[in-house]
Amino acid sequence: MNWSTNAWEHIKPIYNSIVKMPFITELREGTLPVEKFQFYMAQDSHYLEHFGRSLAIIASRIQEVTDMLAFIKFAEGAIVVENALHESYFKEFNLTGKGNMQPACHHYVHSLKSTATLASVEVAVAAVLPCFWIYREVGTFIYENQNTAANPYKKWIDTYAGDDFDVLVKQAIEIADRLASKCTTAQQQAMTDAFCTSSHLEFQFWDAAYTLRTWEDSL
Ligand SMILES: Cc1ncc(CN)c(N)n1
Repeated sequence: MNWSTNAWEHIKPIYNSIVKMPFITELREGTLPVEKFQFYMAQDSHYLEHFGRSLAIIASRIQEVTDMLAFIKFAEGAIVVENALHESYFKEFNLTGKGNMQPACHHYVHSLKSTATLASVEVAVAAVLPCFWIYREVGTFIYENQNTAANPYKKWIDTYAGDDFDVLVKQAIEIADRLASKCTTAQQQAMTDAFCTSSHLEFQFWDAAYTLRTWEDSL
């Protein structure tokens, strides 16, 4: 079994919980309250900037030049393509600014940036993989289980269920598997641990948007 198949088996319970989250169910049905989507979009704008930075750090550290180019392209995709989606939603939902970064986003981006900087490069690649893979799976799950044609969140769904995103996801998985194939069992386990941590943080990110969780809530 290759590394990614095994890693996905590890996070299956997290993924199964994600697709049952109220945020995802209501996104699929088009009934998600706008204020929850606005919170998500604003936090995700912060997230994408730092996700892009993490990808650029990995690009500078990865050995193969072709992989470096792939990570540069991933970083550009996060900032240019995904953020454009956000900007169109910002206009549509009259969002004026992103506001402060809130706890779930803060936790996730700092986890990604410290892993990208301080962990081995294969662990760093594993840490960013859920950001690709879980989004493709969730996007595809929603796309295939839609019950309305007039969903205000259609652009989001189409982006992550689309062919362009799928190409990037396949490329990221292929790189992770190739790096893993040259690793010891202990190094592969460290990759799986990083993959699981980021998967948990994906869950937390959606949960925080649904509950509108801010720093002030814990005062
Ligand atoms: C939190 C999060 N994770 C992943 C993605 C998809 N790159 C995203 N837009 N936001």
